[in-house]
Amino acid sequence: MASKYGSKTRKLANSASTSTTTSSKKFLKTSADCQTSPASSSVKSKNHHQYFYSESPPVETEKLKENVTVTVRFRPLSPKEIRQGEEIAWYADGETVVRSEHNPSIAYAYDRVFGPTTTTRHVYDVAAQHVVNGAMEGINGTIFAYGVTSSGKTHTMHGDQRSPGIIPLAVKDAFSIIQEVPSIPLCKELQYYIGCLKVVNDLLNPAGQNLRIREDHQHLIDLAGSESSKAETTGVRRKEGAYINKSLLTLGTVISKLTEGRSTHIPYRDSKLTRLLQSSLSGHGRVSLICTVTPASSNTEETHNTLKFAHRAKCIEIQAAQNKIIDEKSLIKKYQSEIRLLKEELEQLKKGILIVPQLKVGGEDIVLLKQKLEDGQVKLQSRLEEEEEAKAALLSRIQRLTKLILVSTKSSQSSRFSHRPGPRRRHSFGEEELAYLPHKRRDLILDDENIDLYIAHDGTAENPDDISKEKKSRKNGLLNWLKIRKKDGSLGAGSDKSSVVKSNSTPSTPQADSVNLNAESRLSQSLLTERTNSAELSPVARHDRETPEDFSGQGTPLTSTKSIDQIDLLREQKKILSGEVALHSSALKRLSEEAAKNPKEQIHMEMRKLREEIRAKNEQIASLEKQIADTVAANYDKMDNSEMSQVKIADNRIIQEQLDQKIGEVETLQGEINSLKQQLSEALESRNVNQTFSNPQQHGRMQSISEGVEMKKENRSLVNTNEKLLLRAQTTEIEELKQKLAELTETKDQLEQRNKKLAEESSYAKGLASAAAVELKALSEEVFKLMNENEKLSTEITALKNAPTQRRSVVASRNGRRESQVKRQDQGLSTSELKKELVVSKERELAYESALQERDQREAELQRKVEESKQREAYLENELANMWVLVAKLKKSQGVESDISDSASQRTDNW
Ligand SMILES: Nc1ncnc2c1ncn2[C@@H]1O[C@H](COP(=O)(O)OP(=O)(O)OP(=O)(O)O)[C@@H](O)[C@H]1O
Repeated sequence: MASKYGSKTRKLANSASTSTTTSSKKFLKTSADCQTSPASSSVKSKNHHQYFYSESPPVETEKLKENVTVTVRFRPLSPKEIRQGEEIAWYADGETVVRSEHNPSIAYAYDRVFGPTTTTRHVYDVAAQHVVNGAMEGINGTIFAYGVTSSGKTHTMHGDQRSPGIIPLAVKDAFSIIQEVPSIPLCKELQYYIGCLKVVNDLLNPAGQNLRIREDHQHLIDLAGSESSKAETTGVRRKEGAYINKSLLTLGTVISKLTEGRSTHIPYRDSKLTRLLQSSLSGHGRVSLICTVTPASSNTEETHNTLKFAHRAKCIEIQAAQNKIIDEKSLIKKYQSEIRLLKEELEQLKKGILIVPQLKVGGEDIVLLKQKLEDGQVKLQSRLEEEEEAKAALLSRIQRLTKLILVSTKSSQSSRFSHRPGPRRRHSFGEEELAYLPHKRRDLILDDENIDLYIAHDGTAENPDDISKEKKSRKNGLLNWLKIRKKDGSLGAGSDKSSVVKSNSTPSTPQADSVNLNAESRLSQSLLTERTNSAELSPVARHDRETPEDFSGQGTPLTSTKSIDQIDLLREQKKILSGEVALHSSALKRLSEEAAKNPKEQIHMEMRKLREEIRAKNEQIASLEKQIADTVAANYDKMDNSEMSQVKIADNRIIQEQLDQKIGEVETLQGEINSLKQQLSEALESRNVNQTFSNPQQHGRMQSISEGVEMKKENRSLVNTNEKLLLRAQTTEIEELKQKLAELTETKDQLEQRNKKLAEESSYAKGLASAAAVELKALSEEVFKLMNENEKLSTEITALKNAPTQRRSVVASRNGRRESQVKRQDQGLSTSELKKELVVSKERELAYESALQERDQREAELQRKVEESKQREAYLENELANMWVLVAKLKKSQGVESDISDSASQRTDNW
């Protein structure tokens, strides 16, 4: 069957020490031939067979390496092929070469070529036994058969009772080795899979259908058969063939890349087959490839492809290594000792002394020790520096943020503090705003604030009392500052009046601390409020209204500093908003995945809400961008050249960053779009999409996809991140749809098959029922005849039974006559005449008795026949009843009641 691949693998491990192969000798030299052309290899093989069977011992380094064992097995021409006049196109030329009949210059050499008369046992001995033996020594092994359909894969791997295949032979061998050496602790596992239509099934476990392939070094396996694309293959078979050929194409690519030796990327993941074979082809186990071929001329091309494939595979180098058993206990021990060692090392590092265990303190050892110590110190030092750098970076960022906020709010503060004599104070982050920072860093920042932020406006430091008072008010942090600002600038939303009052009257009250928001969200909320306020008034207008003192002086350094800070602040706000958009987008993606699985209205509502929020935030981002641009434009003429260049440099840096980020995103998106396109076209090809989408559930999904697409369009120009996430969600949807389609197709096929089977059973049952009816009729006729005969016989028997009475009466009358005769004798008849008469009558009597016995026997025989007929009749009736039960079942399952009742009535009529 075209759909079938055969496959087989085993995974065995033991705890023996590492060693390598025994069978590599004969392949070592062959691998040198790998890069030669087929024709040249043929010449070599023909003239120098020893080339392939070099007896010279391999050099030590080569001992570790071996090649995939590649053998070719010919099957004989089948009787049908002979009848069709097929000719031999390829033949085994000796033990290692396959040659073309039509073009003798084309030939390929392999480790071994088996002719059509070779037994599977022999194939096993040459091509498989070393893999099995290796497995018993702990070396992973894979044996796989490869060939076009009907080339003999199943015959080779499975075989039958008369000629068992490689699988039963391998299992038998493995178990006999285990029995012989029961003390060896072996972990054994045999896996046997079949790959069909991209689906991998476990042939040793009926429950293991449609297996998913997981990455695992202990690897899975598949076997493959290349499929012919001849015109007669249609429908599912053609598709199946296409899958197989795609897999084989990938396998071919993988193999040629492996043998090239230059490629860094091997495309194992391009097909299931290669993913399954990955660990075998690239791993450290033995691999034996048995290519099955047919000599028939009708398959010349396919056979040629198989031969080329096998020839390439011969060049793959593998490096077999033994596995070690690690049971749970030894694993725990191993980890425990590792942990102990690590702890010790840590202790030593803490002490600053690295003592190398088991090191005798000699001259050289002391140098080594010193060296290690120095290395350790350098490492520690560099780690410390890294830490310091990270701390400094964080600190400067926080300071900058603080500065930005402070400078940008000077206008409001100035109006608030203008009536107040004495030094002005900057606001800073409060404890709560810093709660999300690591403890130590928070301390550092606060200390820093103590030094930097409490500076009098005129440059003198504040007195300690003022500082302690101010510390209290600092607890309120940014949140209170914003509340105050709302009131002062009359810019806050009316809905927050209560907090405005609270904040204004008691800026450092505990109520403000008890606001149940986490510091981070408060921070962003504060900044957002600021952004909203900024959005309501242009920076220029705000500048006019809020900064009469500091910002009115055109061209003063403070003015330009404020402008730069203002822009930076806007950018920080934009960043925060972008982060939130990203968060929302990821939540949206999660929800859309959930909706795909479980399309609830609530989820859709949440999704809509999220989309709304994202849209709003994107609008805010756009407005911020506009503000930034406006601010920059409005302040350009206020700045001197150096300040302008500062701004430009900063702008350029940010633009460059954004550009880089966008390029990366665009590249990722491009890749995803390409893969999506491919998946979509595959899905459309393989299934009628309309049919599937008519399903309400799937329609819902498609709706969610289209909604997703809508949103993506809206946001694309603003945030590319959204697009990426939506594309991912869409990919997931499409994947799921494809899976669903595949399932539906499978179910449909199964149902069709079941229907067909039921129809066949139904017609068979009908046939059986009518045959039984005919037989029953014949039997009843026979029974009727027998009963008639029986009756006749009974009459005869009765008649016969009555006969002795007559005889006796006859005898009696004769006796009477005899008595009268005796009397007459007495009167003159002779004695001899009387004797004669007596003998004759005795003879007659005997004849009658024997006739009587015969009749008795015949009667008994007839009675036995009647019994038998009755039994047969009962049996047939029983059979008929079963038949009716079966017909009734079929009728129920198929709804062919009318047919069956018609035929039943016909039968009844016949009877
Ligand atoms: N070496 C052989 N000797 C005798 N008969 C063989 C040999 N190899 C294969 N055959 C016969 O050829 C036919 C096809 O073989 P088989 O079913 O093993 O092919 P296959 O490659 O497994 O095909 P498919 O891929 O369709 O499953 C079977 O009837 C099998 O008995």
